[in-house]
Amino acid sequence: MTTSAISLPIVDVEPLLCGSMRDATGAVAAIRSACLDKGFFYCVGHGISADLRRAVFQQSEAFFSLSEAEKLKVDKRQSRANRGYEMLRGQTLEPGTPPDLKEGYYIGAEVSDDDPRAARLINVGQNVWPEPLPDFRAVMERYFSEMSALASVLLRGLALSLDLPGDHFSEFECDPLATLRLLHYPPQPAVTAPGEKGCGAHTDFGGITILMQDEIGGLQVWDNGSQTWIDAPPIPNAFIVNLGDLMGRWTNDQYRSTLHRVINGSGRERYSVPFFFSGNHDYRIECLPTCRVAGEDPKYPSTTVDAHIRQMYARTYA
Ligand SMILES: O=C(O)CCC(=O)C(=O)O
Ligand SMILES: [Fe+2]
Repeated sequence: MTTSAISLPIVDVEPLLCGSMRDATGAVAAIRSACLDKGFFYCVGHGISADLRRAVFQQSEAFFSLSEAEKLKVDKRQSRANRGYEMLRGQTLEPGTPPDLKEGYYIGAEVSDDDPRAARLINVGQNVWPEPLPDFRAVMERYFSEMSALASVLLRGLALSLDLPGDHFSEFECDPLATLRLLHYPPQPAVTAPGEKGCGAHTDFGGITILMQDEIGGLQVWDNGSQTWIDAPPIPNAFIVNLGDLMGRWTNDQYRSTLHRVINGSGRERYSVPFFFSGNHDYRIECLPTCRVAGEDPKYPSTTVDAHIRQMYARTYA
């Protein structure tokens, strides 16, 4: 059973933007309340232009409309850094179910494949770009850079919401692992394999995710209270922000990375663009001092960003 009224909070982050004259107390409190609940909220007041958002969708649709042969020229299996095209059913996010009914495209920070970091760290290296689309690279690079800046704004809000200094995550943000992922979901077939979904139920792996979805809908978020899936329908001009597993580890699960999934039952094509901000590869993730009451043990052993992300990739690309 699902409910379709908008049941995730809407947070105006404009007071947290650099140069804003508004008091951020309300925004920080709203972030805290959303994160104590499902760790999912709509984000408005983000300052990312509608033109840029539209251009990203246009380029994404143009890419996925290319022939299979053309898309396979930038097959991510040829990349050492997991960049480029991922075929339909290339990932299984929900164990025990059929592979996801989505195809994707991965973009990250540009680092030479000869850089020593590329050999040592997961998903570090060169991007690949589709030759037939002359504007694709510039649009994606611009969007990647604006998403990185927005992630930084959100991390400041998150730090303040945890009674930490606003710059608490600055070392985490340094030379970060961040992934822009273009997704295309064909309509779910009328007769479908049992358990087949656009995107199987999962929590995100990193720190925070900033999701742009088109007008089709299909994203659902697990509500532990009612033990049901609730719809997270698109709201014009709003991103969906959700917390990844690292936030749960940092906060001893006070802040949640909540299960979500996509079922495209619309009969139409669906496009979405998540941006995953996972932070510095070598950053050590352990329970924050402000998130543990006296005598309480950390629920998770200490790990690094790189080790955690590696483990999650191994699990979903088995
Ligand atoms: O397409 C969506 O709306 C969500 C995608 C997602 O959850 C993911 O890629 O982790
Ligand atoms: Fe996700």
